[in-house]
Amino acid sequence: MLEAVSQGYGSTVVLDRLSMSLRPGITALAGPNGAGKTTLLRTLATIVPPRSGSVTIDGRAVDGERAARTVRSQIGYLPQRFGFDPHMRVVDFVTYGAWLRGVPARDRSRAVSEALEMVDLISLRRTRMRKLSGGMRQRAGIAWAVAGRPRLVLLDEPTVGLDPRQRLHFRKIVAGLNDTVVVLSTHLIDDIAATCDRVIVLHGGRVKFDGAVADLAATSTNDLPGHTELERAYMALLPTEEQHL
Ligand SMILES: Nc1ncnc2c1ncn2[C@@H]1O[C@H](COP(=O)(O)OP(=O)(O)OP(=O)(O)O)[C@@H](O)[C@H]1O
Repeated sequence: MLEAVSQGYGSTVVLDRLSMSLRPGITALAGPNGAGKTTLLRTLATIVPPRSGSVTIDGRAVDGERAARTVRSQIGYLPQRFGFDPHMRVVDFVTYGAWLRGVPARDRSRAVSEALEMVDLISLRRTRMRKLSGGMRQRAGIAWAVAGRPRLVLLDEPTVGLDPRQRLHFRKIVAGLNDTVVVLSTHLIDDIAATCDRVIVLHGGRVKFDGAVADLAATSTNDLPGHTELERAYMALLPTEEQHL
């Protein structure tokens, strides 16, 4: 949960007194380039403390580094461009994620196998990361983020660079996480329509829309560009000069 959270860099305000409460299910975080999606995810991941306002994760106020360290065991954050040792085997990469979140040693191997099964990489568990295709790497990243089943999963533009088949596969994986609080940032309106229950549209540091995907689609009018109701409704939320996806 965020309450009146502000965030920025130098004199630039990126998030302006933002409040939101997240629930289990898949929430899309949409908005034009520079809207602050990554900044919001990094704030939720407790990587950067807010300039003002409060962040509560899993019922605990994140009011300092000590509290942040405790709640991080319940957060799986996959940055847009995540790093890995190319020589690492897939299983070791995912085990590393579980270890970072403090999954106890006795549970780690089961947690890693579960995560690899979820993303369909169990047969490639011994393969080196550098040998994986882009889509497979992205799936390994998701396994890294969900191993040990953290309560909050944050995925930053997870479908960028994936081909249509890989995107369909991704949607199937994410659908399996609907008992977890999942926030995924995306520019792709059809990914939102196919995967998410809820959509939060950010623009100018503020929340422009927060509600059910179907409710956003229902606000669409025919006088704006877009191929679907949802695209047109999304466009209507952005000032004219910023109507790009
Ligand atoms: N480390 C930083 N230092 C200074 N400014 C930054 C930094 N990171 C982001 N910004 C600025 O903050 C604003 C929000 O950036 P952010 O990456 O959160 O947006 P975004 O919605 O994720 O964008 P995109 O869709 O392009 O990934 C942008 O104007 C960006 O230039």
